[in-house]
Amino acid sequence: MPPDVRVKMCGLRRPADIAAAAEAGAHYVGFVFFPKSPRNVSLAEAAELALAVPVGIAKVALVVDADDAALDALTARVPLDMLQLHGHETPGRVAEIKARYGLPVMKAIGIADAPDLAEIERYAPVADQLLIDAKPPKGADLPGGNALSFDWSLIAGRRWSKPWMLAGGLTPGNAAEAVRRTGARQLDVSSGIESAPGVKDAGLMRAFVAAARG
Ligand SMILES: O=C(O)c1ccccc1NCC(=O)[C@H](O)[C@H](O)COP(=O)(O)O
Repeated sequence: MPPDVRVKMCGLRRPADIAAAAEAGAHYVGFVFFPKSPRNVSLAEAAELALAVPVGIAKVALVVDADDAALDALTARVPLDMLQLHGHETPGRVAEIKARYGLPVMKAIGIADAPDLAEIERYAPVADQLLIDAKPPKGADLPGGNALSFDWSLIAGRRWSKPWMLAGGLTPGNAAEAVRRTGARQLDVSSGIESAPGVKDAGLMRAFVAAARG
C-alpha cells in the first residue's frame, strides 16, 4: 500500500478490536448502528468504544436512513468525527444532516453496473466523502457489509470532486490489486477482517494493511 493510502475498518464491537485496529494502522474506525447486523452496537457500547480510540484515528458512525431523533441521541451520546449514511438518504437529506450536526458526512453509493456511477455525481456536491461500495443483492438483509465486490473496471481511472473510499469484498488477498486497479487512496473493509460475521480478527487486520502495502 503506498504510505498515503488510508484504511477504514468498519463494524468494530469490542475494545480489543479498537486496540487491534490502531496497532494495524487504521486511519478510521466504524461503528454500525443497524439492529439486523451482526456488527450492531448500542449507543452505550459505542460510547465506550469511542473513548478508547486513540487521537488521530477518526471515529465514524454508520447509520441507515436514520431520523433526527436517532441522530440526536447518537451524536449526544457518542463522540464522533464523521457520519456514514448507508441507506437511501437523498442528496437533500445528506445536506440537512451535515448542517444539523456539523459533522463531515460520507455517503455510501452502491455500484453494480455503469448506470450506477451517475449516483456518485449526484452526491458529490453535498457529501464530504463518498464510499463507493458494492450494491447489495436484491432482498439482502444488510445494505452493506456483504463481502461482495463490484467490477472495479467500472471506476478505473475515474476521478471525483470529493475524497472517496473503495469498499466491498476487500480482503488481505485483494487489497493491493484493488488499489492498483482503481487508484483508490482509501479502502474500507469489514467482512474481510473477520473470522466470523461480526467477529474481527487482529491477525486479518494486520494482514490487510500489510498485504495492501505489498
Ligand atoms: O456491516 C454491516 O453489517 C452493515 C450494516 C448495514 C449497512 C452497512 C453495513 N456495512 C457497511 C460496511 O461495513 C462497509 O462500509 C462496506 O459495505 C464493506 O463491507 P465488506 O464488504 O463487508 O467489507
